[in-house]
Amino acid sequence: MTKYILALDQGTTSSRAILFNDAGLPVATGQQEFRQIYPQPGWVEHDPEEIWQSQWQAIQSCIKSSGVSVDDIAAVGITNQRETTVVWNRRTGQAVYNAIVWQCRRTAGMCDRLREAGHTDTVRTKTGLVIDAYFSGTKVAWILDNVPGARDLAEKGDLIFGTIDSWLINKLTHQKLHVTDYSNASRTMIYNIRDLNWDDELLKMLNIPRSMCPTVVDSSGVLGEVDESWLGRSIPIAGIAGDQQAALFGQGCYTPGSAKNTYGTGSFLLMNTGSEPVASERGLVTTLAWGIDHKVTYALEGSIFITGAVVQWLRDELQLIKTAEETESLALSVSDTGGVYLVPAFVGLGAPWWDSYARGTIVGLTRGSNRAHIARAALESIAYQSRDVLEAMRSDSQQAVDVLRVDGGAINNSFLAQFQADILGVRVERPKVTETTAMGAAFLSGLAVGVWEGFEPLTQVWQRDALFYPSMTASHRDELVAGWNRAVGRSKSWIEQ
Ligand SMILES: Nc1ncnc2c1ncn2[C@@H]1O[C@H](COP(=O)(O)OP(=O)(O)O)[C@@H](O)[C@H]1O
Ligand SMILES: O=P(O)(O)OC[C@H](O)CO
Repeated sequence: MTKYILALDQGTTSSRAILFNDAGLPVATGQQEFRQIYPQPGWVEHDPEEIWQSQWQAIQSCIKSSGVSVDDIAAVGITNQRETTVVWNRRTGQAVYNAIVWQCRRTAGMCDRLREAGHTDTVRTKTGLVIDAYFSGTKVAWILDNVPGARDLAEKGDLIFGTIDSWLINKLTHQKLHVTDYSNASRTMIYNIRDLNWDDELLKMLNIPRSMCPTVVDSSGVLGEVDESWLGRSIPIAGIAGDQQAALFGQGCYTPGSAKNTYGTGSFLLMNTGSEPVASERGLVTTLAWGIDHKVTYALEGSIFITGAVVQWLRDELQLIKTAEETESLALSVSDTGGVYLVPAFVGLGAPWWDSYARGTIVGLTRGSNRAHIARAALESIAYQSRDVLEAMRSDSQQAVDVLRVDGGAINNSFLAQFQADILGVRVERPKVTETTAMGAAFLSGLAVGVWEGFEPLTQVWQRDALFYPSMTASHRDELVAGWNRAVGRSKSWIEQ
């Protein structure tokens, strides 16, 4: 009898539920979007109750459309947008403020002050991260500092914080559990990725009571149960991972040196570095990929804030295109960008530059520049930014990287995939099942309940859709990259501090 795994993929713009069979293939999906809340320029919030409601809707529609009986669901796996932070009351389960989203820049000033106070090296050594508003720690501190009464409640032990995995599990277990996994904990800036513990010095630095922190559990392992009131029977929750680490797992990157890049709103390039953390000298972060049987695997990560979103910008703000797909034929309608470069630093630049004050720019325009050149420059910017990260990764890890596994909505664009291979000088490999994030959560969970025994059967599940070979000459690549570097230089430090 086929056993199924229900993967919950709680993303930045929508909540999804995907049912996988025991061959590791998706059989049904439910999806629900929810509101993006922008209270001020640069601020991004989600309503935590809406996140939960959209996830619950997605679960119900997925199960209904599958025709599968709840009795045949062996386990639930959870994967989530990372860093996004909720603070809620331990007793009532009520959030005290909206979720502060990973993209939100409201704590950039707080981060400047932490850097000025000399905390950079401590944070890097202990957490593997750079001090940035992206990570959860300063978001928790902001809520405690700004929501009336929050600090008192937190100090009494009544308030707890969590990333979205914690929040969903708290809901699914009717507040019985306050947990997260290693991969999510490593994105908070208060978790020590060497000692594998919440770090008192960092908690003090941000003035966050330790009692607010969730218990950290394995990414693969039964940690609790979905309460029977939700689906009519209790189901083990057996896997958790942040979405990018889950995608690394779903892409079969189980060995050191294997890497994947996901092209969604932003892009996240992760490389498995094995059982020891590799420190970055080049603006990447060191992070926990997953923990299984209390043994952790580390990764190097380059987080790029805007990639696929530049295509949305062409569509929604410039109205140069009607659909994202159109960019492919538009880009191919010209032989090059005619010297145009677009740097989509709309919310500053993430890895490897970490410049909150950079802003977007288009350079090299001439009287002959047209929408095809701009569309092509936008797609190329996605590939250049990924190159900046992969170059840093090669240097930090001393790994050659001759193939990059790719996923996410934007890499369905074959012009982009080919240009990516060309500009990296490596093969780019796109899988048949591109739901790698949900797949990773399903695998982690299925491993824990014995649907799969070890990694070997999982490597059989991964199948290639297309392989893109680099075909550009090194001299042409160098010439293009030199132009890109000059364009990035123009966008850096644009906002005056
Ligand atoms: N064919 C395409 N060409 C270029 N960009 C695309 C294409 N299809 C989708 N995108 C971009 O990819 C992103 C959607 O990818 P997805 O993986 O669903 O993102 P997320 O999970 O971050 O919401 C959008 O930003 C969209 O503009
Ligand atoms: O929800 P996504 O797919 O845009 O992923 C967001 C990342 O986890 C942020 O670090």
